[in-house]
Amino acid sequence: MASSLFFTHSHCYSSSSTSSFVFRIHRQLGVTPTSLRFSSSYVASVAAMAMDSSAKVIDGKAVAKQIRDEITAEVSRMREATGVIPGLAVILVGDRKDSATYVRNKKKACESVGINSLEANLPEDSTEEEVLNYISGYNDDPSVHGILVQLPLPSHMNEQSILNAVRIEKDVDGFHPLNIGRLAMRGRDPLFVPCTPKGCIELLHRYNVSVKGKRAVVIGRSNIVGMPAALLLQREDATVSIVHSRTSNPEEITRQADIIISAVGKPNMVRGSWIKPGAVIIDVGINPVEDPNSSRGYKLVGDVCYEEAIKVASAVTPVPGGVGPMTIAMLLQNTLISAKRVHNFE
Ligand SMILES: Nc1nc(=O)c2c([nH]1)NC[C@@H]1CN(c3ccc(C(=O)N[C@@H](CCC(=O)O)C(=O)O)cc3)C=[N+]21
Repeated sequence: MASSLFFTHSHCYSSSSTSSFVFRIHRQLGVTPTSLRFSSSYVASVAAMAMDSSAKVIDGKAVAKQIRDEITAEVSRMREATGVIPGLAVILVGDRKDSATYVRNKKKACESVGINSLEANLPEDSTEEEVLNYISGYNDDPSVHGILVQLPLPSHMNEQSILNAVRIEKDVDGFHPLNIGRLAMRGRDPLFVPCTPKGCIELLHRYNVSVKGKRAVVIGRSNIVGMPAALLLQREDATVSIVHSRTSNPEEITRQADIIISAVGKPNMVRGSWIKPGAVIIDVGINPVEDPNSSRGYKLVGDVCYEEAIKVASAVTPVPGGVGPMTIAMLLQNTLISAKRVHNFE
C-alpha cells in the first residue's frame, strides 16, 4: 500500500474537502461540475446519494433527522397519555459566540420535537454561587427533566463543583461523576450516557457496523468525549486503545484499528497513512480553519483528513453533518428518557 501517495496528493490543507468530494461524485454520475451550487442541503443530498452507491459517507445529519422524528412521535404519545411535556433547561454563562450558537441550536431542536426549553443566560462575571442557584432551582423544578450547563465555563469557575451540583436524575449530559463512574463499571448502568459518544455509537449501530471483538482506537482522552467513548466501545465488546498527546507512535497504533473515533480538536491530524484499509471512522472534531472563499471567513473541518480517509476507509463521518447533529439528537433523547423515567411512562 503506497501510503506516500496520500501525502503527495493531499488537498487537506488547501481546498474544501466536501466540495471536491461532491465533484468526485458528480464525475461518477456524469453531471457537469459547472452547474453545481454548494448549498448545505445540496451537499447533504449528494452525500446521501454517495451513501447508496459506495457506502462511504456516514450521514449524521440524516440519521439525526430520523431520530428527531422518532422522538417527536414519542413526545406526543407521552403528552397524550400523561399530559407531561419533557423539559430541558440550558444554562449559558458568558457570551462566547460559539456557545451562544450551540445553545440556540439546542433550543431550536427542542422546539422541533415538542420538548419545552428553558434558558438561563448569565453574564460572564457571574459568581459560581449564582450558577449554583440556578442549578438548584432547576433541580427542584418538576417541569425540568434535563439540565445542561454549557461548557466551557468562564475560567474563574470551578467546573467540577458546578457539574457535581446537577441532580444525577437530570444530568442529561451524563457528565456527573456518578454517571461516568457507573459507565465505567461492569454490571452497572448510568442514568445517562454522554451525548457525543452516544451519538458516535448510534451511528455505528444504524450503519450496521459490528463492534463486538473489533479493534477500536479512540484518539483523545477528554472527560466529555474520548474517555466515555472508549468506555462505551468497551461495553460493546470492542478491544479498545486510547491514543493521546503523550502516545509514542500514534500512527502505528491507529493503523491497527477497525474502528476509529477521533476527538482531539486538531484539524486534519489523522492522515490516510494512519488508517487501515476498510476501517470505519467517526470524526468528532469540529475545527474552524481559515477559508477566504467562505462568507464567514472560515470553514469547519474534522480531526481526520477527509479526502485521504475516504479513499482508504470503508465509511467516514463528514464534518459538518456527521457527529455534530447526532450530539443534539442524543440530548433530546436523554431528555425524553429522563421524563419517561420520572413519570414511569414506557
Ligand atoms: N454541556 C455541554 N454539552 C454539550 O453537548 C456541548 C457543550 N457543553 N459545549 C460545546 C460542545 C459542542 N457541541 C456541539 C453540538 C452540535 C454541533 C453541531 O450540530 N454541529 C454541526 C455544524 C454547526 C455549524 O455549521 O456551525 C455539524 O457538525 O454538522 C456542534 C457542536 C456540544 N457541546
